[in-house]
Amino acid sequence: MKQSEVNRLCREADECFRLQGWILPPNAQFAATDFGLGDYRAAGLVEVLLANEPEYCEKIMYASENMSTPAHTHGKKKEDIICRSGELRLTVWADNPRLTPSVGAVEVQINREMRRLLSGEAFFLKAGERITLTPGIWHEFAPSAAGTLIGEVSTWCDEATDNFFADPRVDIFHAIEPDETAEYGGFPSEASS
Ligand SMILES: O=C[C@@H](O)[C@@H](O)[C@H](O)CO
Repeated sequence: MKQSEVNRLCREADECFRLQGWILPPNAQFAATDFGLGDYRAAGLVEVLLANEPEYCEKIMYASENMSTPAHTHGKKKEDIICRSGELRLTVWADNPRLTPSVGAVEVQINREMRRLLSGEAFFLKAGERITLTPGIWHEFAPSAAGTLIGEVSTWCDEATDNFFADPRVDIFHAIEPDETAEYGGFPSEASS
């Protein structure tokens, strides 16, 4: 990902936070990634880590319409993914979608009610809605509307060892190509509290 793309995407995120009335703490640290796949409009994310303690973590994230966070799971992290504004398209799978066909169903809580979702079938969260993902549930998401902010409330987040992506090419810590002055940065190797 080029530094110019990091700067552009983080400025876009900052504008969305402003328009949606999401007030950030002083010195908020923006982190952008294209997941190392080279096309941030297809797969990309801006993350602002708000807290990361042994017991809990909170983030607010931005992606533009149809910009996806590719299919992945966590070994330890339990997380709520929350549509804070706009609309979010999600897909969940019981197993790695790259290795197994999308069969069967996944039991998840949506808005604190247990639901049975078909593996591989997209569904939508509207503003204010959330899904609770337990370790081992594979998931992918992307905004399906402009102005979408994505919240995350979870247990401790360790980006370096607890993200398992279906696509083995994914690298959220890819080096940023310095093509202009850095206004923002990439993903921290380990989210620190
Ligand atoms: O589901 C998405 C989350 O786990 C993110 O916090 C993670 O950083 C994706 O790379």
